[in-house]
Amino acid sequence: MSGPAVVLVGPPGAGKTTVGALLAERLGAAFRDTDGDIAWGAGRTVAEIFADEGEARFRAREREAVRAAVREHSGVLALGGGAVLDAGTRALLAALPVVFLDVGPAEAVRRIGGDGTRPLLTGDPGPRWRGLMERRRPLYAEVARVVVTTGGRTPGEVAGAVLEALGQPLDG
Ligand SMILES: Nc1ncnc2c1ncn2[C@@H]1O[C@H](COP(=O)(O)OP(=O)(O)O)[C@@H](O)[C@H]1O
Ligand SMILES: O=C(O)C1=C[C@@H](OP(=O)(O)O)[C@@H](O)[C@H](O)C1
Ligand SMILES: [Mg+2]
Repeated sequence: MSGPAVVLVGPPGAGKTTVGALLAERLGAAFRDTDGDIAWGAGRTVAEIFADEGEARFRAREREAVRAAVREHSGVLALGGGAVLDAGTRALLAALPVVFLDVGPAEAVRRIGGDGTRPLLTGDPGPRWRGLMERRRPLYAEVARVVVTTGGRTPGEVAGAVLEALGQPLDG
């Protein structure tokens, strides 16, 4: 198997899960999301895994989930926002058609602000989101072939932009 047709990376609220499902529908391909795989495998939500086992164990589960999905899945794959923190995962992504879905802090927080499902963004999501993004932006840029901005675009428009952008080289 040659790996996923598209891999979506980016911060929480970029729309990886939402746009990934839409993209898969448009391509007539299957959709897989590593957060969904991890929750299914553990029989618990991502928030419960963070609470019960801590972030380090979640990251270990995530590392394995990415490896399994890259090995097994040929459709559209959405990763969790922190998957790129792992150097081995970044190396694995180097050979794949990875798209960085970008979003600004105000819009990301508007999208996910009231959503309690992301344990790293509970409390005051704005500063927390900006802190995550400051560390991760270079990592998203490192693994991605193309960057697609999502601000002011509907999920359907973003899916269209991803398909268009995949035909073009990453230039920044
Ligand atoms: N382009 C968009 N415009 C407006 N809202 C969006 C867009 N993409 C996603 N959303 C909404 O933002 C929230 C987070 O989307 P999600 O797909 O879970 O992001 P991610 O998986 O990147 O964290 C959801 O409520 C989703 O409906
Ligand atoms: O950014 C992160 O570290 C995380 C992002 C979440 O996925 P989304 O990016 O799909 O929200 C999920 O994996 C977990 O809450 C940790
Ligand atoms: Mg998601």
